[in-house]
Amino acid sequence: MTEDAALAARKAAARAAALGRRAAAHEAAEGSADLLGEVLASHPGRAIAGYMPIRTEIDPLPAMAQAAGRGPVAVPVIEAPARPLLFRRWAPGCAMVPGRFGAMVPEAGDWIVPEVLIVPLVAFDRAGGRLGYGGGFYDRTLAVLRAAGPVIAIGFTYAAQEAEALPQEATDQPLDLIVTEREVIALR
Ligand SMILES: Nc1nc2c(c(=O)[nH]1)N(C=O)[C@@H](CNc1ccc(C(=O)N[C@@H](CCC(=O)O)C(=O)O)cc1)CN2
Ligand SMILES: Nc1ncnc2c1ncn2[C@@H]1O[C@H](COP(=O)(O)OP(=O)(O)OP(=O)(O)O)[C@@H](O)[C@H]1O
Repeated sequence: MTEDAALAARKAAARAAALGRRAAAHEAAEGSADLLGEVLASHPGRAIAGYMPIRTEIDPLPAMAQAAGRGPVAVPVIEAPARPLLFRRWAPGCAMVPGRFGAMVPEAGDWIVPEVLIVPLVAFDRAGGRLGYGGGFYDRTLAVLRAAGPVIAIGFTYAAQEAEALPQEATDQPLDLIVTEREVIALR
């Protein structure tokens, strides 16, 4: 097996294990966006990217709704595979349509360049390492945004999704902050 294939296999194994723990936490309704709401309130007026939860992801919508009362909030839109995400303005109750890969996207609205991103994930570690669904969308998006200016990437996750030390590659973009239903973990 090549080194790349070995790394991909280790990522796949870490993903599968974390998805099992995430499903259990979701099933037990362990989620709360209270701490996320507090963190977002400390960045008033900044353009925020949230996400529309899919499958067993922890639900950030209560914190996004609060933030939408203070400033712009947007959600990701996939333009094409292997391309950075775009972000379209979102507000509670706005018209949504199904996007690629299952998440809902706003039917209309302005395109926003976010400064604070709530990043969905499958697994995280305490060094800021992150695994998503494997599309590389957030890695590409954070690379572009960070090259243009300061951004804060907040991983929002059930505490149960923590992993020991995730396999990472050069293109993996680290998280600045991790927020769970239990704690805020500052990284950089
Ligand atoms: N709520 C939410 N919205 C999001 C993301 C996310 O992770 N969560 N994304 C974050 O990027 C983008 C969607 N990306 C996704 C990429 C792949 C799969 C997916 O189902 N992948 C398959 C495997 C695909 C393959 O390898 O052929 C799978 O997991 O079974 C889902 C979402 C944009 N919006
Ligand atoms: N900036 C980039 N430029 C080119 N390829 C990239 C970049 N970022 C990630 N990739 C590639 O995308 C693929 C998927 O990356 P990875 O497995 O890290 O996705 P992920 O972080 O789990 O997914 P997502 O960010 O969509 O939630 C990998 O082959 C990776 O090398």
